[in-house]
Amino acid sequence: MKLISVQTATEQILACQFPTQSELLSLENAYGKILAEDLHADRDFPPFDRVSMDGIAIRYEDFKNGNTAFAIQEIQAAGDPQKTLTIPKGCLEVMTGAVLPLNTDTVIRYEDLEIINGFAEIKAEVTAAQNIHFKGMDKKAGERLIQAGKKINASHIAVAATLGKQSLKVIKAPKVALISSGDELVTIDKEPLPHQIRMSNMYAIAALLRKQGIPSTHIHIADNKVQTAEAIKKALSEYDILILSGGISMGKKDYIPEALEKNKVTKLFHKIAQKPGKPMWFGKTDKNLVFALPGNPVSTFLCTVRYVLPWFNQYFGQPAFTSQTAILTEDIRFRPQLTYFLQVKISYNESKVFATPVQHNGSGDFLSLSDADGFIELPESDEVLFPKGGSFPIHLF
Ligand SMILES: Nc1nc2c(c(=O)[nH]1)N[C@H]1C(S)=C(S)[C@@H](COP(=O)(O)OP(=O)(O)OC[C@H]3O[C@@H](n4cnc5c(N)ncnc54)[C@H](O)[C@@H]3O)O[C@H]1N2
Ligand code: MOO
Ligand SMILES: [Mg+2]
Repeated sequence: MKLISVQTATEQILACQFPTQSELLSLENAYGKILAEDLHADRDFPPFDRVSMDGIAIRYEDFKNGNTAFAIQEIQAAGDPQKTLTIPKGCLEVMTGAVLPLNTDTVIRYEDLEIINGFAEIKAEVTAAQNIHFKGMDKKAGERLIQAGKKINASHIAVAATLGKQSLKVIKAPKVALISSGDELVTIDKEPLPHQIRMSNMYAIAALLRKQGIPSTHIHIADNKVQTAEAIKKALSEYDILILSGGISMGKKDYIPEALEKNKVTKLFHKIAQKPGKPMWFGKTDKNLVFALPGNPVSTFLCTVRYVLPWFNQYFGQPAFTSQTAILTEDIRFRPQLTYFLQVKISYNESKVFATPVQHNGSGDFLSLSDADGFIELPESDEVLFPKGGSFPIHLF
């Protein structure tokens, strides 16, 4: 059977559009999500002429006319309603964050004056209108402050807070089921028997998804044909996206592809010209997408990074891939006609990114993955040698 290329597999996955939904989340929970509404200024920013230094506020005209000692009328503190300067050649002591008093137009810092017997004596040069953050100077009421589609970071949270938004409309993640299969797998709270291992793939996928703010639920299926078909039927009805790991190759108990097709999941492809992860299966129904990833832990991991996360990026309105590349630090020889996902460690030198291959024992050796920062993508070609110094796309974990 002809394997499809990494490029074609990517195109087929990204062509599967999914209607986006939104939800309201409290401000605290909106961090890291994608904003689904524009945020507008509810008032001018700043909302009043704001004193920006602790000191005194005067009428500049008085200073220009030669007055250097200003009688202190009272204090205008931050949080006080606006006061009015009434005494001639007088001033108010003003604090950072206070409203500029009426009849004043210039603020002089305490460092530039001396207070003697109720008079502020000015000791420095003064420029008209200094040390005032004028009303509406940053943004006018009604102006758009943040556009829908932004990934909400800490500074966006601060803006939302100042607008009085206690909740934000964000793009809602689809419901995701992570489905493991295999009678050799035990839960991580168990002591495995000699022929068993603890399940780890779902933890890896869940963590990769969590980085994008996507929650997921774990379901385990035993290696049983009937139970596999039933569990998949249930998952298809309860979840939008199914991410399966294992049971898709040629083993006598690899029941997943058959169970998917029995449940009317249309296969878009099975097997990609890549290493690792060759047996990957992908399909859809009217309302589901199904990523069935090869069970070998490195394959599951790299296929999640290379195919599943880009689909979610696109769903959230973000670029599917970054355009990052890295420079190989060693010659790599590789059998042609397959794209090779090579685990690497990253280093930086003079603003260049270098990728050094991480030694490993194939796609069952996921312990070596913890030494890697990502993988580079050596394209399918007739070449056997990828020489040191070549630049390749990199996918960081
Ligand atoms: N005759 C052939 N055999 C295999 C081929 C092939 O082309 N012809 N492909 C190999 C490749 S490549 C891969 S990758 C695997 C894919 O196998 P499956 O998707 O069927 O996965 P399983 O058989 O269920 O498991 C494979 C391996 O991974 C371990 N595993 C599975 N799930 C988990 C989990 N949740 N946590 C930790 N480890 C897991 C499982 O124990 C197996 O060791 O097939 C090759 N064989
Ligand atoms: O795809 Mo398999 O991952 O080469 O072991
Ligand atoms: Mg198998």
